Amino acid sequence: MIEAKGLTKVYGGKAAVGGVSFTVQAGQVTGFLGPNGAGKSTTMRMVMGLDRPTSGTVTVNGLPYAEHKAPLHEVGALLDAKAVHTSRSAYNHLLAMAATHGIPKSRVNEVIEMTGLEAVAKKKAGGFSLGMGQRLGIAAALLGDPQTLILDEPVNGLDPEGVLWVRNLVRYLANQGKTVFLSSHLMSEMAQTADHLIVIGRGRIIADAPVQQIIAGTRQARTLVRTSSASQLAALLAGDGVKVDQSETETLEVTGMDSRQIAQVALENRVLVYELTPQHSSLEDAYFDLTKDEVEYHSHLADGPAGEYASATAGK
Ligand SMILES: Nc1ncnc2c1ncn2[C@@H]1O[C@H](COP(=O)(O)OP(=O)(O)OP(=O)(O)O)[C@@H](O)[C@H]1O
Repeated sequence: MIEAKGLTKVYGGKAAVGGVSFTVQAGQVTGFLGPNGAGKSTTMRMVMGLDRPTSGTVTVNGLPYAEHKAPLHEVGALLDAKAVHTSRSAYNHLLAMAATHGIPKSRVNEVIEMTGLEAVAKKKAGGFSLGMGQRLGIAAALLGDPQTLILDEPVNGLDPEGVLWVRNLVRYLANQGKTVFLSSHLMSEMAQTADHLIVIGRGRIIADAPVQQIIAGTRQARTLVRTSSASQLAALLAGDGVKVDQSETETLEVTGMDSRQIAQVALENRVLVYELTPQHSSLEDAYFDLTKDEVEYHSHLADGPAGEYASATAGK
């Protein structure tokens, strides 16, 4: 479990992380989502004791990172895949790490197998592709069989098979009761991988809830209605809290009323409806809604959600 209380990091008078409090629970995958510069990496670095908080506290499994006697067994992290690039072979890199932490050689072979690095384990890690580097970084994070795993953008640079592998791995670890905290700018990926989301914007937590709740809660449910009497039905439905848009001659988009209520009004007024389709908002929609005021680097090239998305994820 990771617990942050009032965690703050100020750089040059500006709060990169501004007093965030959250708990990352064991036994589930928690996604950490936010636009560029939102404070994800800074938060993760503070969890790992690599950045000292300006104020506030953060503990992993009950203690600050630095106070753990065997930290590799408590928490493993992939913070910067490039940091593991080395002139040593992947195998020797992991072996050296294991030796300095009292971890048996057999565990090195285990993590190499878990991360699919068998074929390249004896090659120099410095020559690895980004994807292979990510796998090696994850292997290093898993070395101490830690209770808590922190992965900063773990699918960055991975091919689709690699993305699926990360998804299955974190699911497997969470099912074993481990705490898994991973950041990603890929909202669609998070929707499929995470159980719970913490969304951060400009150093502040803007959502902390199960994925499904975030998707359901941010946008009001919309229903697509096809009817032979669109104008008549629109007039009947419109009212307090109900918005009706007529996109085509026989098509309405209704917000603020669910399908059953719409069907009821149509029935009572003998209006023929031949399609009623609830429109589910995606995590991406939810993310645009949540972060639209929190994006630090706005693009002025495009308006609307697509433009915000482009600026929110630029440079990833
Ligand atoms: N060492 C540093 N010195 C000064 N400012 C920093 C430093 N590290 C981060 N920042 C600033 O803190 C803010 C948060 O950065 P951080 O890297 O934590 O965000 P992030 O959410 O991980 O973004 P990204 O996805 O772009 O990596 C940014 O405004 C960044 O410029």
